[in-house]
Parts: sequence; structure tokens; C-alpha cells
Amino acid sequence: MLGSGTAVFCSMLCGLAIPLLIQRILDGPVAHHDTGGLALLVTGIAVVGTGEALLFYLRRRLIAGPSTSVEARLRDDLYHHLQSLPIAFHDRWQSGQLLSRAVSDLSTLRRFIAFALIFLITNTVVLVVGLVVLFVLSPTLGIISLVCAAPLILISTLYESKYAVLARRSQDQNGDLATTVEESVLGVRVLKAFGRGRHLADRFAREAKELRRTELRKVHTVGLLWAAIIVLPEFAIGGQLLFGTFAIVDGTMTVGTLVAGVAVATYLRWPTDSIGWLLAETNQAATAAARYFEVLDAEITITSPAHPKSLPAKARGHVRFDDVRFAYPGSEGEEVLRGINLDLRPGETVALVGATGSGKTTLTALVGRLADVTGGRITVDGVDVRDLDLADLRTTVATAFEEPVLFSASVRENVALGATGATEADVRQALQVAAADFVDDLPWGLDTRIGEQGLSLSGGQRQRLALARAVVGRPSVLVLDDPLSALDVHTEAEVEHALRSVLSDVTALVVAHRSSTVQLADRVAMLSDGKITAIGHHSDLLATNENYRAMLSTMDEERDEVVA
Ligand SMILES: Nc1ncnc2c1ncn2[C@@H]1O[C@H](COP(=O)(O)OP(=O)(O)OP(=O)(O)O)[C@@H](O)[C@H]1O
Repeated sequence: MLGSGTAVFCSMLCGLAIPLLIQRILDGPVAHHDTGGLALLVTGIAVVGTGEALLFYLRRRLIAGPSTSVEARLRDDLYHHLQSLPIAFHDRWQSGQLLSRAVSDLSTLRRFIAFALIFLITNTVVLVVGLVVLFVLSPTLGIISLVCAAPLILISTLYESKYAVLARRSQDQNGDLATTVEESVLGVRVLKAFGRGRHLADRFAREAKELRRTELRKVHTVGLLWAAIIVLPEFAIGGQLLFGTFAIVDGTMTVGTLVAGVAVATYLRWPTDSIGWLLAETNQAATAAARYFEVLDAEITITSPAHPKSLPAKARGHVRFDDVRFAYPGSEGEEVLRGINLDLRPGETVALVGATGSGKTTLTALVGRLADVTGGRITVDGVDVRDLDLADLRTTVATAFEEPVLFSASVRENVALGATGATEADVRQALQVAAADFVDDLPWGLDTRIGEQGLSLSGGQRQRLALARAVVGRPSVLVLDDPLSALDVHTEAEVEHALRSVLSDVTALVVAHRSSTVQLADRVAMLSDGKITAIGHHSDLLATNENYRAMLSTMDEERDEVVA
């Protein structure tokens, strides 16, 4: 950046030297009708002009590397930070806002570093040097230019406060627009099914119109500033010509000095005029940086402890919930879980049942520290999960979510995502355990691209791949949030079969919405009012607990309705 700034500064000095050479020609060969030194002076102009062009090229070459690498590193930091931020952060933030920060705000910053920052510094320096040259040529010419440049400060200050508000608004509106596009693409099936495409299209058009209005106001503001700035150098040139002509008539100034003074003032037009553009770019970059740091300064609340404890050498997967409490941030302390006590013995499968919204998903998120308990503690083999290194914890505890998310990648990559360093053999074994033998029938087997840009898979196939991903790292504890959700009766049997083999040698907590899932478990825990209100074998609970019977029959009714 220093090299690039120096190159641009030297190239501008070359530009400023040309008027001085012109002065020499006018006051020398022209005034004395002697062409003797003309060749040398003209060669000087050609050399200085070529130097100016080469240095300008050098500026671009030198700045391209640093500006793009700064952009890449900022983007990298943002991505890693986003990955480390807790789920609570992502619940609060629209993905379009994050997308616009990662893409357009960082491009704005790169443009600022590559162009605006360098020119902001060099143009200011050149303005000062130019004024000094003018003062040296003639103090009066210098004073005229200085007086004409002074209003710049006032105009720029007035403009800055107005433009900053517009720049922020426009960048935020860009983020909203990205969110709408993303939601309508992800939800295209729902929109089509309900014939609500028009509704979102109207919202998109409204937001696009608002953005356009802000952009027009930005252009209007910059236009006014630019007009005010452009007129100032013209006044300076007019004033110099007026004063200079009288001075030449009086014999106190040479023609060469006046021409050189006007040429310098003309050269200073770009550094002066560009201030409008530079201020606009600077404001946008400041807004982009503020938006970027809003995300980067968001605190990573779930981290590994400074001195993590390690699990016993032979991890058994004994999970205990001791008086576990949890309240979502922003819920003003209203607890979803109000003192959960649950003991999952090594190798045992416990099904968790409860009414909709009773907190089953919330409870499952706490084991792998996707969120931290707000009271009590969860231990794995006697160690509080908060005392374990996060990577260790997440190798020990694997989670499969209700919605089996697949990424735009091959089957192999999607499954291997479940464990660092998973080999081909691990992936194949995990697929076998999850009864995902359909993979062999895919056009390119394990290499078939799935996810958004690839082959569409059925609900049952997706669920089995999510299971394979959860078991590929051979965890000792498996947390499954409703692994049979969204399955039709035929695939349910297949996934159930897969689950039986998956669950045979791990400790598992399985959220169940169907009685068929409950029957996979050794014991069932019932969650209501934020507490475990009953726990026991399915058949015992069925025989002794009326609430449990009522809940199971509701679950099966709901399921029958879905099947019907
Ligand atoms: N990110 C969140 N922020 C604030 N409240 C939340 C959040 N997620 C869930 N809740 C609330 O916490 C409660 C428990 O939700 P949770 O998803 O754990 O229930 P659930 O038992 O899994 O429901 P379901 O059976 O419908 O899946 C609900 O009242 C829900 O509105």
C-alpha cells in the first residue's frame, strides 16, 4: 500500500512538473525568440509525461495484491466467526443481512483500499504540494486558490453527515432484499403450492423500489456536492487570470508564470473534484466496516474452557442431566426447562416424549452445547460438558436434527462431514449401519452430488444419510431429534430397522413423535411443564400412567392423519 501510494504521489508530482516546464518554454525560447533550449525542455515534458503514466500503472499493480488479500482475509475471518457464533445469534440475524455483509460490504471495502484510500491521501498531499508550487510561482496566485478551496471543508462536513445516513440505509436495504430472494428461493415449493408467489414478488418489488429511492437520494446528494466542488477550481482559474493579466500589464508578472499558475490550478482540478467521489466511497466503506464489525464483534459465548478436562480413557457415554434449566436469550428469564433430572446409562436408549413446544428440541441442543444450560449441569462420564474441549465433546456426542440438511456436495462428503478424517471405509460402514444401501443405486454411487445443486433424494433417503453422518465418527452418545419425522409408512420401517442397529451400542437420547420410535427405546421420559414428569419402560408407563397413554394416542392420531 505504501508502494502504491508513493507511486501515485510521484506520478502526480510528474504531472505538476509539466506546467513548470511550460513556464520555462514560454519565458525562455518563446519570450527571447531563441529555440536553443527548446529540444531539451520538450524532451523533459515527454519523459515526465511517460513517467507519470508508468507510475500510474505501477500503482494499480502494487495495490491489487494487498487489497484483494485484505478482502479475502476479512471474508475468511467473518466466515469462521459465523461458524463459531452460537445458534442464538443465528436465530436473531437474517441470513440475507449476513450474506450482504460477506459479499457486497467486503467488495466495498476492497474498492476503498484499492482506490479511495490511496487517492484520499495522495490527492490531499498533491493539493498541498500544488498550493505550495503556486505560492512559489506567485503568492497572490496561491492565495486565490487557497481562498477558493476553503469552502470545501464546510461543504464536505455538511455532506458527510447526510450521506452517511443514506449509505447505511442503502446497505441495510440491500441485506433485506437478499433475505427476500433467499427466502423465496428456499420456500419456492410452499409459495407455488399456496399460489403465493405473487405475494413475495410484491414484497420484493416494494423493497427493490425503496432501495432505488435511497440510491436516487444518494445520487442527488453526491450530485449537489459535486456541482458545488466543481465550481471552486473554476473560480480559482478565473481569479488567477483576472489578477495575472493586470500583473502582466503592470510588468510584475511574466506570461510564463501566469500560464504555469493556471496550468497548476487546472492540474489541481482532479484532486479537488475527486473529493466528492472520495467522500462518498469513504462513507460507504465506513458503513460497510461498521456492518462487518457488528458481526465480527458479536461475542462467541460457547467456547472451549482454557484448561479443558478430558474424558476417562474408556468413554462409556454415561449422560446425566442435573437440575438442568434453560431460558432462551431475550425471553426475560422465562424458562423452557425448569429442573430436568435424567440419567442415561451407558448404552441405553431413552426416548423423550412431550407435547408440541414442551422443550424436547431445546433439551437435545444442550448436550452437544449448541446452547448452554442457564442452570444446573449436564455431565458425560462425570465431566460437565462445559469443562470439555468443544471438539472432544462433539466427537463424543453426535446429533442428528429433525430436518436432515444436506449440502451441495457428494454423498461421501455429506457423510464424512460427521467426523474429521473419516476414511472411505468409515463412510461405507456408516452407510451400512444406517441402512443407506440405496447409495449404491445412485448414478455415481458415493460420488453422486446431492443437496441443492444435485440429485433430489426422498425424505427417507435424506434421513438415513443424516443418520450415517451422525454415526460415522463412532460417537459414544447419539442425540436424535425425531429421526422418523416426515417419513411415509414404507420408509419408516426401513429407517427403523437402521435405527435398531445404530442404537445397539451407543447411549442415545431420541426425541419421539410416534409410538413406533418409542418402542425402539429401553426407557421413555415424558417432558411436560419443563420437567420430566414420568420415566420408565414403555409398557409400564402405558399400564400405569394415564397422561402417557393420552399423549401416545394423540401422537398416533396425528400420525394417522398425516398418513391419511
Ligand atoms: N430460538 C428460540 N428463541 C426463543 N424461544 C424459542 C426458540 N426456539 C424454541 N423456542 C420456544 O421454546 C419452547 C420449546 O421449543 P422446542 O422446539 O424445544 O419444543 P419441542 O418440544 O421440540 O416442540 P415440537 O414437538 O413441536 O418439535 C417453545 O415454546 C418455543 O416457542
